[in-house]
Amino acid sequence: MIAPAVPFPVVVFDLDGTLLQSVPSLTRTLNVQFAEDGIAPLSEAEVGLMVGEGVGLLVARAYGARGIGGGDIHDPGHAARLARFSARYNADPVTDARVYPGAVETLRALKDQGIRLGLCTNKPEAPTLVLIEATGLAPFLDVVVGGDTLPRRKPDPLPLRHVLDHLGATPDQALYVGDSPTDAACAQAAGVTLALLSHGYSRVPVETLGAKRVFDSLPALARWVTDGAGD
Ligand SMILES: O=C(O)COP(=O)(O)O
Ligand SMILES: [Mg+2]
Repeated sequence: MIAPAVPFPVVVFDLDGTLLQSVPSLTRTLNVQFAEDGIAPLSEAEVGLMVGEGVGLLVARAYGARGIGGGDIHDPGHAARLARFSARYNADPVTDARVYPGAVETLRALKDQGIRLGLCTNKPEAPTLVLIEATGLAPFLDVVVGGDTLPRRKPDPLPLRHVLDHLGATPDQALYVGDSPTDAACAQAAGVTLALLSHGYSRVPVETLGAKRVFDSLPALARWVTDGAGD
């Protein structure tokens, strides 16, 4: 059932940079592999600019920043580098990963209004499921789609449309909450209203991405939605 009295009966969240501070764990995992390869480590600031379009591009860009593989997922050595990264990250995505302040309370506040919640991330499904359990987000999420759940990922509208279909919602009934140009393009292609968090990992200023609203914290977003999502 769709709750009729709230402006957005369905709210769908991105994960990395929106609900979850994942760059510390991604950076640590990359740098362990870089040390094995004799490559100088990357900073969290550098890795933050590489997140949001899936793990394949993250690994390609990370090596590309050190002159290996040209940032290209079609480079002959890429598949092996990605497999090593995924094996290590998927074995422990949780250490050093933290939710942003108020994340659990935000999901609870929206649920308490009868709003149904979804997750639409480009992070692969396996570590996503581990992370949402470990951080206490899982009980609030009615549907979860990862970057490898479906044949196409964001910015393609398919994963967001899949979430809405699963919840029985039309695009105009939903709000998508993200942090990056990938999220903005996905929401626009799906015809879904967009809100952005400025605390995440966008390569461009979030104010330029066409969101209905930009928030600096999850509690601010929650207040806006539960107060009626006015202008
Ligand atoms: O790029 C990723 O792997 C994850 O990014 P997202 O959760 O922001 O979609
Ligand atoms: Mg993100």
